[in-house]
Amino acid sequence: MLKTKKVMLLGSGELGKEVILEAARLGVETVAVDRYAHAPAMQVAQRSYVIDMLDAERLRGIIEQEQPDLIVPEIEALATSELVKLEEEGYRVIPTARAAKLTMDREGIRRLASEKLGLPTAGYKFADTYEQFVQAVKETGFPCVIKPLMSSSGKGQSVCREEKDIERSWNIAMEGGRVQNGRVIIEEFIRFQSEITLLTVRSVSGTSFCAPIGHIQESGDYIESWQPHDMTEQQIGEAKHIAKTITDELGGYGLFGVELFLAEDKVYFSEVSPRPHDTGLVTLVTQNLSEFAIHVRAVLGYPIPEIVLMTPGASRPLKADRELEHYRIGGADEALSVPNTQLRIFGKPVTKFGRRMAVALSTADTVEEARVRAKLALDKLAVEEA
Ligand SMILES: Nc1ncnc2c1ncn2[C@@H]1O[C@H](COP(=O)(O)OP(=O)(O)OP(=O)(O)O)[C@@H](O)[C@H]1O
Ligand SMILES: NCC(=O)N[C@@H]1O[C@H](COP(=O)([O-])[O-])[C@@H](O)[C@H]1O
Ligand SMILES: [Mg+2]
Repeated sequence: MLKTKKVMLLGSGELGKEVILEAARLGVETVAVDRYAHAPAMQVAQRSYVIDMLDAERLRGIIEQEQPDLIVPEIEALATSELVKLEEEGYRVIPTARAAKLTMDREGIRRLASEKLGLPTAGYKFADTYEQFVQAVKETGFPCVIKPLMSSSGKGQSVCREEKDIERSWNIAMEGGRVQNGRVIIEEFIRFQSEITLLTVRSVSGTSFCAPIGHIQESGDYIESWQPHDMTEQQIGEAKHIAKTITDELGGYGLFGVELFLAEDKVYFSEVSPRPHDTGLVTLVTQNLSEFAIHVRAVLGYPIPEIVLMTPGASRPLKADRELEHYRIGGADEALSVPNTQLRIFGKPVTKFGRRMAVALSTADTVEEARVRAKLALDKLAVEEA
């Protein structure tokens, strides 16, 4: 029988599904965990568990039962204080339990980046009550961006453009946060020219970077990404400096998605995921090693001598426009007739409004052409009632 490492993935969405597939390719034993049954990564893992991952006792329970060699967070909403304790007891958390804890809430990572490391960020304030919130919005000025402290993919996020939006923004944040503790961040609105994800990896081979990924977001969630993104030497230098500084501080082995805003005068740090990034799905078709393969290699302690961008590429996620218990993804045959195009259909058990269900991935000789192809493919796809 093969003696191998056991990886436990905490969060089992579309990103985790690719992580599990890469781990399986290297003969690793895989266990997937999430808050709901039949999650994408569970469909390809060897075993799975459905638990409330914010419940410290339940989380510890399955970790002690399974004794994984590596605990790999896939979402931010976890009982991260318990992960810190488990790490002290000898478990390995990727990249580190502190990184998982700091990036779980926007306050931890923002204060670290801005106040400790001196990285350029949008101005920000925090509020716990509606009164504090109104005051903070007025001090920040319009427009400003409101987000719950713990949320992702734009959930609970809104742009507050004028006085009459204030109450609406507060209500959106209260409904969209993963934990209802009421605290929100109020951010200065940055008028950036473009935004990128700089995938950064820390491994036994040191720190390396993927080619920058440009993306467009709508309501805080990504609707298109492409690689490479055109940047000046100066911007690349600033971006790498920010990415190296924040990932060195977080430490450990693994891939990080460093989100940056490119404005006329400078590059701003926005946030960082200590794990593969949704906009990085494009690397499934562009690089010699996808962001998922890189993450798995790094966390297993294997070398990553070279990351090569093989071709320009683009990605377009398919989002559901309504809630369905029984659905199918229509149009795959037509989408796949677009040249150099692939699909990933995630297999989520049900749809919800705005939920990402699949992604179209295209390559071409130029980024422009790849973006056209991915759009063509996406336009053929539809979430249909089954
Ligand atoms: N201060 C800001 N100024 C201008 N735009 C912003 C600002 N903050 C966020 N945005 C826009 O909203 C998007 C989502 O914000 P952010 O990354 O903080 O949310 P998120 O919910 O953590 O998303 P994800 O989990 O997908 O990374 C950003 O990529 C950017 O397009
Ligand atoms: N921006 C973070 C991100 O893209 N995370 C990805 O979305 C899943 C949750 O999707 P769901 O809300 O549809 O269950 C997560 O499990 C992860 O794969
Ligand atoms: Mg983000």
